[in-house]
Amino acid sequence: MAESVRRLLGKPGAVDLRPYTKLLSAIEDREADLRELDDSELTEAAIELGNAELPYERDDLVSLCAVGREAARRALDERPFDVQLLGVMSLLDGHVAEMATGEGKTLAGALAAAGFALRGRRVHLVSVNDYLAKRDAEWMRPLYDLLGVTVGWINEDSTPAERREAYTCDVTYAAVTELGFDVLRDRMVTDVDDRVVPPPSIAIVDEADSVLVDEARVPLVLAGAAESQVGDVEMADIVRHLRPRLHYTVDAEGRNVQLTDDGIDAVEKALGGVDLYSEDDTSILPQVNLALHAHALLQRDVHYVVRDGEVRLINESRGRIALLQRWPDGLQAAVEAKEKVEVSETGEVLDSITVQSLILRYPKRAGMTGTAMAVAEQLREFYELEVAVIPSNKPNVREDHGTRLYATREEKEDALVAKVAEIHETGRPILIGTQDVAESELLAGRLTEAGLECVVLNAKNDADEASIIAEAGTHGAVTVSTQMAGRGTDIRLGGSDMADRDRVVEAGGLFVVGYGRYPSSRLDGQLRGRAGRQGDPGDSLFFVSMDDDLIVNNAPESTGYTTSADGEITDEGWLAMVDHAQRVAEGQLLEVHRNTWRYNQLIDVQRDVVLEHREMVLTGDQGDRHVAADRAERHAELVEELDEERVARAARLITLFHLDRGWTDHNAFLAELREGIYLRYLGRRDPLDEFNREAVPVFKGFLDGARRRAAESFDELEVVDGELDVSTVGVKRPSMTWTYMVHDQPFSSALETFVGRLKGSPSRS
Ligand SMILES: Nc1ncnc2c1ncn2[C@@H]1O[C@H](COP(=O)(O)OP(=O)(O)OP(=O)(O)O)[C@@H](O)[C@H]1O
Repeated sequence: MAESVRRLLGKPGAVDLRPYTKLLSAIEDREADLRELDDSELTEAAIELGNAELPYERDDLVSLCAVGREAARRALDERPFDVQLLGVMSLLDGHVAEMATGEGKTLAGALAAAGFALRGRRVHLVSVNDYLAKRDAEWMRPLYDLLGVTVGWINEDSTPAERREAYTCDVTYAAVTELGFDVLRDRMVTDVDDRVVPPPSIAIVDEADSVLVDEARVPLVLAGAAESQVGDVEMADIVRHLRPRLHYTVDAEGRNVQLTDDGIDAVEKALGGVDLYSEDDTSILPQVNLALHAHALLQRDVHYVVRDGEVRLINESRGRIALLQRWPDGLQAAVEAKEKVEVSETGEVLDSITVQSLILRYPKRAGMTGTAMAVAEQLREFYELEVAVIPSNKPNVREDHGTRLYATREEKEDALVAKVAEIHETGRPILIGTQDVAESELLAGRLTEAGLECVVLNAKNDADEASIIAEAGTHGAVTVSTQMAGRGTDIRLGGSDMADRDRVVEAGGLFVVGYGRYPSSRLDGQLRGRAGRQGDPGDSLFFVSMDDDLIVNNAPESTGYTTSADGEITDEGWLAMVDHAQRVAEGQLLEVHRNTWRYNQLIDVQRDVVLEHREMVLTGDQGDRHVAADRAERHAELVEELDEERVARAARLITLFHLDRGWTDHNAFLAELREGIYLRYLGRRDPLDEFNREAVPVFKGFLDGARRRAAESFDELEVVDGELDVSTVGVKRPSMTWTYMVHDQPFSSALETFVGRLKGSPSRS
């Protein structure tokens, strides 16, 4: 079998591509005829495809791909490759299309979106950030126009009117955060016309593994003005003076911190002789723990950076600043106090939604990414999505070398610097991937000492990202980056204008070096994928040392190896141990995902009950009917005095208020319950069972309670100047709301956190 045919058949374990590949020649046969059509006839041909239901029958699918290909050729001057059409067909069938870097996912996604839209479905193209949402929508607009499909986009600063308009388009591009925040805000409206998001239909998720797996557990939060939480500056000062080991100990994995007896004494003394374990005041101990956690476990330039007087989290999976993200439960305030910056407002959580729940709202989902197979299991388990591995347009000729393992970090660094110097001699551009900001800076220092000029790209200088990446493929360039360079960055050989391309290709293309393997093989793959774009030459090589975090945390018993003179370990068994450590780390992340999902499922069930009820109140007369039944006399009096419409409106506002208020309180209760559940862990019971056991009965009375409180408020309602003023009975919407993402469980799985907290609580023996 010819290699090209074999490549088109697909990978075992993934979606069978044969039904799609069979259509490719029929699609090509249509090309000549379609070229004869003028633009309006082409648009007509596209619109005619809308005269049937989804899914596309074989002939219609051929027509769609052929018309789409011709439209792209005319509108964008890019004729979609066969492999891109395989991507389109997989997306239309609701799969995750795995397409390598630079293979043209943007175009494939747009053609699939148009395919859905022509059949009357509203499509949300879920982008990773605002920049890409706008860029991709505008880039693809001429294509959509020619296909008779409308397109819009949403950014963080879009007004409600702009959002509403963008959502009325057939295809809407928006970052996952914006979609989520709009859904959250819509849940709080008191007037149906204030809603902006239409009912969900189709989601096509870009960078699907990152959004659906890495960020799935990150809840988006809508908060409302309430009292602000004071970050404890005094507590931060006290823990700042504690000495590691003497006053507190941190476990080997850097996940838990524990005060020693000396530490307990020091803190109690510094606080003026309080008893941390006093039954009378139980608020001090949690504050000490938070401050200590912020002090000892969260490091500047690893977990966060301080910029413009603000603490900004670094997104673990992307290595860039995580806009809008915060730590939960006062930890954010504790870090702000530690860094002596202004403590931001915490407010009251009105509601939240995880990325996973958000995406699962869509009856049909699809996605595209460069690395999906490695998370195929999770995509199936959590989203019922299968992966379609789309072959690359041109064969990948990048050489991925075996990992080089060293005994110590110094030896690893020496070897890495020597290798970089050797490659640099040949003029090949080099990209070095590091794990965090601090590491990138340290390594850049070492390279400079060795006389190797380099440019650093990390969360601190992300504003220069585009220009740094644009030149990373220049002859002789050395670029040190965090995971930021791992995705969506197109490194062109020969620099941004590709002027020097031939010389760089001849030298061997981009050489990618990993300063340590990442906690997941996908992240390794993304870094590697920066080289070998569209059939370019390139190499990748990772360096690992036995004292890398990945090894220390996940293969702790690693001793007894032998090394060569420069500290290298070449034994196959030890090299296999590196892969094993990575698999352990991946397994832990999966556990975190599963745990968070299990907790959220119960909360989602309860939320759905509230939302269903809320919908009836908002759009119907449920609220009015209930108060009319519960307070018949007062209701009749008010209708007599005013009119039915005004009374019904007041009843609606009051009922919505009590439903929302109740849900906010219930949320707080659930958060506290989840926090406190670790105590039950002591009793060797399953924390999730315990959580359910307590959360379910409390919720039982939820709707009745809200109804009762609404009736009570209605009873006290007064007529002021001939109007019903609901504020007289305390009905107030939050004076302001804001949104953010919670950096949930920054260190470990839910279970580990419980145990961690347990261990982390100072205890006297
Ligand atoms: N059929 C085509 N013909 C010619 N050029 C194309 C075609 N499809 C895409 N391209 C070009 O390939 C480049 C990469 O496209 P795109 O950014 O969509 O890739 P990607 O798959 O999203 O890559 P990444 O994984 O880096 O995000 C773009 O410059 C685009 O214009």
